[in-house]
Amino acid sequence: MVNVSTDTWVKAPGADKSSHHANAKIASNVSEVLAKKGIERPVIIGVAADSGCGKSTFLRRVTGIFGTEVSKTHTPVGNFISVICLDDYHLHDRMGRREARVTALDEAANNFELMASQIQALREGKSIMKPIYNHETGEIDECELVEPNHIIVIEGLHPMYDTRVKKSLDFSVYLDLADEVKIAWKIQRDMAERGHSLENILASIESRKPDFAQFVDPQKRDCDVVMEILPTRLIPDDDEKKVLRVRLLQDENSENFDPIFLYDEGSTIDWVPCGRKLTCSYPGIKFHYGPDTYYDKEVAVFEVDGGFEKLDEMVYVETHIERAGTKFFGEITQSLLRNPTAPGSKNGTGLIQVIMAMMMRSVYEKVTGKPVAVSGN
Ligand SMILES: Nc1ncnc2c1ncn2[C@@H]1O[C@H](COP(=O)(O)OP(=O)(O)OP(=O)(O)O)[C@@H](O)[C@H]1O
Ligand SMILES: O=C(CO)[C@H](O)[C@H](O)COP(=O)(O)O
Repeated sequence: MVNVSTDTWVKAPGADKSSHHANAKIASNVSEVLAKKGIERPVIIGVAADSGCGKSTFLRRVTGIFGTEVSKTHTPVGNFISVICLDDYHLHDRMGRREARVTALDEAANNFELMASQIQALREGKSIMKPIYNHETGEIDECELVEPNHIIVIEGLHPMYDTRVKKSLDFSVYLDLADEVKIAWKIQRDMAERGHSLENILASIESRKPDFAQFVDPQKRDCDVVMEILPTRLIPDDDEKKVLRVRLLQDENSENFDPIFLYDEGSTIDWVPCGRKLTCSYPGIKFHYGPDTYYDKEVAVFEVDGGFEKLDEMVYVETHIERAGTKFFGEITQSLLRNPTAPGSKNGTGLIQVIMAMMMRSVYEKVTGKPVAVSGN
């Protein structure tokens, strides 16, 4: 990335925590980018999940919906949205973690002070020089320049773990996969694309479980929305884990967004639209909407079990989804039709991902008071 900024720099708080992070900096002035791009203040969104749970896939859909050409740099930057991976704040390189006998999920393996100071700086409109964790080499590379943007997503294992970082967030999302689905997706990716053996994949999932339970999973209790991805209930004893039941749990008392609903807000609705208006083949598709509690919180649940046969017919379902923040009739369907082969496009994962992207847009509009122009690629 070319440094075109005229920022002056100070060492970032937390940079002394690791020799790898010694060059991490924060600009002492507000970036010129703000005025150039007309940014009111960056809106910060956290997306948390374990490794291999579909964060990158989801965020590719989100950046597409914001219609922005995204750079192929380590930190993807579009004209409207940038996506920071919090793995960049790992304290140790891969070898160092092995020596210290910690997993990347452990609090002790991450530089939360640096993360908090840099995310807060971006929120204030300042540029940062941020470390890079290189997943190919397992090493920590030279810092890169990250400038403020309209929306900055921070994704990874811990966006809501540290209270200082959490306070910087305007909207928080947790992707919660049932173990069976997590294993199926991991196997598909790590065997097919990364050449790992089945044994190694299962051993890695098993060895991460205690730290996952202690440091990552609890974040879901206090998020604006949680997307649960579970095995279907439409097929008894389904082994393949290809048909999914996807639940969107929406905090009823969240400050920056209003939950979507099906037909009638506050009612409990089970809906099987298969028939004249929606083509279905086995096992079909079933929707549910209604109130529930989630860790003592009131939530509105929107659930999709099964898949769509013909994506363009989704528009019929869309007409019954209320308060999704769409800009025109059929926007959700059109967005899915733009990427028909992306993972999840024909089931609840894709549909709910698009809904969450629209929520992000609504949060941005609410926080800044500025409408986002309709676009998308
Ligand atoms: N909705 C979906 N339906 C089916 N498969 C999916 C879906 N989303 C993601 N996957 C698959 O799961 C695997 C992991 O997805 P992805 O790389 O997006 O996860 P990640 O959380 O970004 O992982 P990491 O943190 O390890 O980089 C990929 O093989 C992807 O194709
Ligand atoms: O949980 C993870 C989040 O992506 C990774 O395992 C962690 O970042 C370490 O990466 P690597 O295995 O490439 O050293």
